[in-house]
Amino acid sequence: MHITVAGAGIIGLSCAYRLAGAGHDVTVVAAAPPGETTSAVAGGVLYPPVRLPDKRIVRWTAETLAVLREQEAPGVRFRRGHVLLAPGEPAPQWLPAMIDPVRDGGHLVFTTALVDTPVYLEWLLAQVVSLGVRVEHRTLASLSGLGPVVNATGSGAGVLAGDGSLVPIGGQVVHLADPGLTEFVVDETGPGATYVIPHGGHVVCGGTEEPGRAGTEPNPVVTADIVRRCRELVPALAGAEVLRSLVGLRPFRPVVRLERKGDVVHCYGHGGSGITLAWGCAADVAALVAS
Ligand SMILES: Cc1cc2nc3c(=O)[nH]c(=O)nc-3n(C[C@H](O)[C@H](O)[C@H](O)COP(=O)(O)OP(=O)(O)OC[C@H]3O[C@@H](n4cnc5c(N)ncnc54)[C@H](O)[C@@H]3O)c2cc1C
Repeated sequence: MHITVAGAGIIGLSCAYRLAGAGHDVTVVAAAPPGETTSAVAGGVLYPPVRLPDKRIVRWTAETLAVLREQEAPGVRFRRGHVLLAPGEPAPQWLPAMIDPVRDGGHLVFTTALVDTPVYLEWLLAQVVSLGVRVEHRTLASLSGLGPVVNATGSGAGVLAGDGSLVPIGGQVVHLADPGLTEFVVDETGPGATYVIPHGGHVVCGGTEEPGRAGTEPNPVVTADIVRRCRELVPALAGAEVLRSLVGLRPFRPVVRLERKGDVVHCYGHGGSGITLAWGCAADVAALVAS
């Protein structure tokens, strides 16, 4: 069957890979190439929100971890790290899906994948192309007239699917030179998380949550605040050079939309967890296309 996959972020590319692997003739159509998507801005630590909006998330997360372990792809490293929880916060339902998880008072300690997303997306694009997938760069005004299509357009899906429940939530990160950190740290005790995700050459530091943000121009005041918070959290970053600041728009929805409506399989609304959920969702998309 010929299928169009709309979107070339982590969700579109993982769906294209699964569909091409299942023998379909796939064309990816995307306004922005993988390196210019929200997916390329992500911190890239693999775990879902501490409070789960949706039970499917545990299965999707476990599937993504299993796929990444098997792929041994460039840009993916498995590292131990800490998540600091607010006092009284119960252990999240997904904790057993992590590798060697321990709850130590207010800390969760576990091993998971850290994905340097620009590197991984470039590798994944090459894999997809080697499976015969064609990639076209253009903006779709509508999903109709394309035949079978997977809607993996992230923040663009609100307009294409007429879905007012999809809200972009802006997030800024700052890349610092990596002084040789071996662990990730995420402080979830406040209203917005502060995180330090080392990828070898650089550390992704964050973050912010800005509902309704449209532009992706970094704010220097926010950059300074992120650097301050992250140096407080991880003092080894004190002298680390600030390399760049980036902003992405998380495609937030109360729950992920993964369903088939006629010719369209919708797969969007992954919010701040698209890297974590991608391979689990791609498996469900492939099953829906086959059904
Ligand atoms: C600061 C920040 C930190 C994050 N950290 C993490 C993390 O640590 N772990 C994690 O799991 N997740 C994280 N995320 C969330 C993650 O980045 C997103 O959930 C994920 O990138 C969504 O992927 P996507 O493929 O749906 O969307 P995108 O990556 O935005 O890709 C959408 C694609 O659709 C295309 N498109 C849109 N509209 C159209 C149209 N009309 N026509 C054609 N093409 C179109 C775009 O051009 C693009 O190719 C973070 C996000 C941000 C912003």
